[in-house]
Amino acid sequence: MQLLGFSQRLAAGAQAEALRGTACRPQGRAQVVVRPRAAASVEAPGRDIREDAHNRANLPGSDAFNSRYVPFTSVEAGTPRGSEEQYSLDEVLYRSRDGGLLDVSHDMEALAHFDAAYWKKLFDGRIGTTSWPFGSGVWSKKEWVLPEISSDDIVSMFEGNSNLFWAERFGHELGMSDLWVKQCGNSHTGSFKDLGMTVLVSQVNRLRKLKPDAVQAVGCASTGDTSAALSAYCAAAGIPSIVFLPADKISLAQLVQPIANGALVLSIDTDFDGCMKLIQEVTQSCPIYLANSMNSLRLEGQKTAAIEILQQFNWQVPDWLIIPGGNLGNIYAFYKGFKMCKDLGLVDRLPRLVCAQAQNANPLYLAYKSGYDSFQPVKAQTTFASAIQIGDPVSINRAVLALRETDGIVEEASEEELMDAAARADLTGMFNCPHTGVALSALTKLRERGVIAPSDRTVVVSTAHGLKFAQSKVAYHSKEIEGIGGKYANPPVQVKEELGAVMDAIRTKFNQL
Ligand SMILES: Cc1ncc(COP(=O)(O)O)c(C=O)c1O
Ligand SMILES: N[C@@H](CCOP(=O)(O)O)C(=O)O
Repeated sequence: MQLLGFSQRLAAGAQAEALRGTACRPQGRAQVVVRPRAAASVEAPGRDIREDAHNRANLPGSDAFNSRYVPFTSVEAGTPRGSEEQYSLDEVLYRSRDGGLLDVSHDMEALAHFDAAYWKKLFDGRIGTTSWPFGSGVWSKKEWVLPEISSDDIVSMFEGNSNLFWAERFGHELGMSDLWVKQCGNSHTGSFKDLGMTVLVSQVNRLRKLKPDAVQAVGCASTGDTSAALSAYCAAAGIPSIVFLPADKISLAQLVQPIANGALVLSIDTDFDGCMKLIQEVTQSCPIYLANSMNSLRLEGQKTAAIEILQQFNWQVPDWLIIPGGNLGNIYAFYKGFKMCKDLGLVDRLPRLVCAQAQNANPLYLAYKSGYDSFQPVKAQTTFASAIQIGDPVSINRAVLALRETDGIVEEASEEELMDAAARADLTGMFNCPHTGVALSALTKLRERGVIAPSDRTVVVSTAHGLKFAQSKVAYHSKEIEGIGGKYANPPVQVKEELGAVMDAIRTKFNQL
């Protein structure tokens, strides 16, 4: 085995994996998990998928890549691996010596031993399989995410692989031919947070085995989606979770998620920024692991959505990507995913990124307008886009880097604009959350101003499922919201149990009948 060269070891491992992936897949039924059998062998089809992964872990090539924490300032300087300050991912820490954020840095040299064709084939070949853990959209890119974790420690719900919706009718209304919506909300807990949480909770699972006293529970501050994902993944792994929620500022559907999953739910009389400060203090003073995107592990999972989009376009780069921003981790995660693909030669350019903020919580927009000269946190006001009601985003520097490097733009949307944009697009078959409404409103403005051209390939990132925000949609369609006309409202018509009344209602709507 020692005689094999680096490349050969990797290729041997990947080839063996590919063979087993084929054997494991039940004929004609995608996404069906193979049930455990008593005895597992490497060759036998139909064995337990975890055991299969365990066997594979001992094959050549499984130890070739590594990643570590570096200060984010070294990423800004373009020298992440040159930094003398580096930490193992098995350490519990969230900030560098200078108090700045950390970043997960990969051994790009080792990854570059394999050409673009190799990576494309490997990633594409794993889509939709039941091979543990590669059936997950996140773990199908394991070598680029968390290469050193054992597959045994991974906590996954086969997240990711979300659909890319061709917004044909909505695009047509905006005079566009190539508009797409990446449906990250079509996920286990109904938001993109699952992508990051599978990585973070998997690493916690590993840490708890390595250092039993280091992590007693995992905690986060949340506007409702991070808490839902954290509590679900922790419940799946049997790890205690604690969530800090701003009282009365999240939707009912979001609130019930951590309750159902058995988390300790603290409803705190403050806003998200207040919760974020508290959770940082708590996680510094006791063995509770921080699960917000300040923890750079989360972004390693979230970045796979960018790679997935490229796969979905057969490795062609869209011209624009529009994303709603709050704590601002996700825009950096997207940038990082695209950048890794470019650096490793899978694509030749980056898309232009647009960050869309609610006008009522727009600190990044204000900084953008000042040429990023200065950043001032704001007191976030109430917005229907409640998950991005954040005035002091933790990842401000990460977002600015992502936007600068991609010739990016920041837009904002008023409450009426975001609700109208969501409702208008819903009329073409979507079911948008208000945050996606913010991004759709930004798209509409940039299209109207001619910044986005008719044939530009544009992807709007839908970050949560609309069903999590049904209350605000009901209010919109009932025309109950003060100051919002409800231009696209479609309220139900009350009708008596009488054929004549029913026919009248139908004729009123379709007068040609
Ligand atoms: C539904 C939804 N959309 C968008 C965002 C913004 O993501 P980020 O905080 O990474 O900017 C969040 C969370 O903040 C969210 O929950
Ligand atoms: N929208 C988020 C806010 C916290 O963001 P995070 O990505 O830093 O955890 C939420 O749902 O809580």
